[in-house]
Amino acid sequence: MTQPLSAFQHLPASLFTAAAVRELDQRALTDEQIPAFELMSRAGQAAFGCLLQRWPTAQFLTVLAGPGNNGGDAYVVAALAAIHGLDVNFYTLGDHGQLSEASTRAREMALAAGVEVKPWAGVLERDSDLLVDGLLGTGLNKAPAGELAELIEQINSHPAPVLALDIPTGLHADTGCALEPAVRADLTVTFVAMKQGLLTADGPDYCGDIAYACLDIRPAVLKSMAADVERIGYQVLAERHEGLAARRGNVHKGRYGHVLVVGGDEGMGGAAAMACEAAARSGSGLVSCATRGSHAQAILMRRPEVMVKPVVSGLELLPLLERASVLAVGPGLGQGSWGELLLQQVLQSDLPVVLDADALNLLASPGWRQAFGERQVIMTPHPGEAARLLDVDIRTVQNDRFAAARDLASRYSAVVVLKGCGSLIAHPDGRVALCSDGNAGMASGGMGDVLTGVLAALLAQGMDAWQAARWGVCLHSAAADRAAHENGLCGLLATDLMPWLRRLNNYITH
Ligand SMILES: NC(=O)C1=CN([C@@H]2O[C@H](COP(=O)(O)OP(=O)(O)OC[C@H]3O[C@@H](n4cnc5c(N)ncnc54)[C@H](O)[C@@H]3O)[C@@H](O)[C@H]2O)[C@@H](O)CC1
Ligand SMILES: [K+]
Repeated sequence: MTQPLSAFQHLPASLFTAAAVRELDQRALTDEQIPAFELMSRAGQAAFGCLLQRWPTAQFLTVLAGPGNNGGDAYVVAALAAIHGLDVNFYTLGDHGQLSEASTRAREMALAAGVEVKPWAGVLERDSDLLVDGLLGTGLNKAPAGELAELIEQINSHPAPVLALDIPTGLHADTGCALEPAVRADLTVTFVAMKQGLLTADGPDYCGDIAYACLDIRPAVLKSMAADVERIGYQVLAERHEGLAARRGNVHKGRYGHVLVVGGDEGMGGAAAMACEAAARSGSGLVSCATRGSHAQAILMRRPEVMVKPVVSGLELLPLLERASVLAVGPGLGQGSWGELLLQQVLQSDLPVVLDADALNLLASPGWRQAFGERQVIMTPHPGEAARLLDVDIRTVQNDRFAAARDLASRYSAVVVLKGCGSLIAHPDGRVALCSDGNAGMASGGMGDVLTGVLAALLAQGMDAWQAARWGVCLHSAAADRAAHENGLCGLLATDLMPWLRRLNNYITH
């Protein structure tokens, strides 16, 4: 299956931490006078509505309820299912003698509807059509263990699809990390506000499809809290951007900037070539490439529009730096002395720059770390590069991608694009955007080089680093989604994005 363009575009743009969602719940309670049980009932109704829509023929439901309010939602779903004439197996896990007042009322509602409430006895029947996960929600505070872990394993190996209430059990709402074992859902119906962890790291894999239910809380209440993270996607491209130089009639190529790509050590010429082509296809007026002489010919054959200059030293880079308006440094740069000399020269310039790949690896070495201050800089690490830049292991980065991206942006005083599922764009002032587009086909060589070229071209056309990173990540993801939509995820090549970069940058979407 290919992922359609903008799979998550219908979701709200504001993403929140679990603590912020709790605060919103509280405001709904106090400002809107919506009692907790009323909210819980609305949550259960919304989830049951999605259930009927997605699985209209399901007859045998197994509903699993934990001891918190997520379990309360499960009681409501079970009650509605029973009233609707479905067969419901209802199992509880944990201590249901200490339920909240709202969950107690939900339990009474289920009992009144004829649901037989039983503690889970260790075996999940195989004949269910659908499993409903109301075990844990945003209250998750440690990795599931013991019988909860056992139950999750059984859910995941069960043939029936899974509907998760609010968030799959075991998925951390703030980080998107699956604290294994975690429930792998087919559909997650999330309540009140979007949790930031649903859309990055493990989030999309564990949530499956996501439906959002605001529970009729007034928009004013939802807007009364600043979002922790802004979700962005393909629609960003529809904002004809004030930062992007208008394409008027009476213009010349100099108006749209001059990107100089620096990279392509021996054996890695393709990386520089792809960054160049992406920059040209994303609208840079001129593109030059400082690279090894051995593949100058090949780059010219592929894209004669690129001005290719073989360089062997940093000094040879100087005249090129004088002519360029933006630098894209790192694709195929290598970490040898050639790459080091070029990067040293680049770091002395004050031109806007995109730093990627080996430029980041070199920058992570002792003695190279620096903060960029006022210079317009975009760093585009994948988690491995981010880990080196932060001097931690990859797991630490992936365990909290939001923290890693913010930390990098503040340490290096640069806009940071932390790549990976749900790419994050962090500003040194603490703002973070999450791109919810893109697909797993992008996990292939050269995608990062293309992104570097895209970002450099946008800087060259007048955007600042933050604007270029937001727009560029969305353009790149949208191009990859479009390319994957045609022929599938597997085998998607970085160069497949090129025609789509051009089309989508011109907002031609079909
Ligand atoms: N507060 C509200 O007004 C609303 C809350 N709603 C639901 O309430 C949920 C949040 O409820 P809660 O804060 O009660 O949290 P949970 O229902 O997620 O559960 C918290 C309970 O589980 C325990 N727990 C956490 N991690 C555990 C682990 N790994 N193993 C075993 N036990 C663990 C905690 O100690 C606590 O007792 C939301 O996710 C949502 O489903 C919805 O009903 C909508 C309205
Ligand atoms: K859940």
